[in-house]
Amino acid sequence: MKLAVVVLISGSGSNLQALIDQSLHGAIDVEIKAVISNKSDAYGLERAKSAGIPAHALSHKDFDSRDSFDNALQSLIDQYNPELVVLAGFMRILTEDFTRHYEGRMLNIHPSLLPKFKGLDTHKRAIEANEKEHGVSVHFVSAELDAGAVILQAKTNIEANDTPETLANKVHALEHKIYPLSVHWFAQKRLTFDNGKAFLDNKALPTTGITYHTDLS
Ligand SMILES: Nc1nc2c(c(=O)[nH]1)N[C@@H](CN(C=O)c1ccc(C(=O)N[C@@H](CCC(=O)O)C(=O)O)cc1)CN2
Ligand SMILES: NCC(=O)N[C@@H]1O[C@H](COP(=O)([O-])[O-])[C@@H](O)[C@H]1O
Repeated sequence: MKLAVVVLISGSGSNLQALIDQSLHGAIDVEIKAVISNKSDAYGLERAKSAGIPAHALSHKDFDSRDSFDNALQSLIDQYNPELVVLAGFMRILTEDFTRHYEGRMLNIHPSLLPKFKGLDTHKRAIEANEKEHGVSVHFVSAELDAGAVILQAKTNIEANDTPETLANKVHALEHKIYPLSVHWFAQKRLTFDNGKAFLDNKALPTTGITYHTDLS
């Protein structure tokens, strides 16, 4: 039985495309039931339509509060009755009530080696901080921003000639590997959540998750 997933986006949707491709090829046991974007011009909506997946634009600008937007978003998501909600470049901070509703069944991918560089503009900040390495983290979503239990991380070196754009490209390549893997582990019931902690095969994960290497199954 494939895991029913709803994916939230705000932009290009390359992570969404990685999930679509790997689910269509049977590499991950998921069925993407719907894609929802808070930006009506998100290219990821076109990716969903091309894959025959219901695509919805729900603009936060049409609501007078974060709570009212989140309530509408939750109602739309729950029409599809997902087992997992996947944030894939979704650029809105979610309310505590919303994150509690999906606690333990909502993932996010963040372009930094958490707990470093929470928030926005992570590639630029890592370069400006003269970091030698950077990367990406997949984590369960909690009310506190970018502070949920980390599942998987992948790293890349920052070279002297790297720009935020070149670094983003390197990180994207890592994202497209570790996000589908994380979702697949959840679909297999290998990845679980309990009382704020992440577990793989019933073993608690370290606070920075597992470092991704190609030999991970
Ligand atoms: N309660 C939570 N909400 C969200 C989380 C989370 O962990 N807890 N993860 C984020 C994703 N994210 C980083 O990975 C992130 C997204 C958006 C922002 C942000 O500052 N958004 C601004 C608007 C920015 C914009 O529109 O460009 C805002 O919401 O006011 C920070 C981090 C998803 N939500
Ligand atoms: N704070 C959240 C955040 O910055 N997420 C980042 O947005 C990009 C979305 O790319 P995509 O639309 O091509 O998947 C990804 O790099 C993801 O890590």
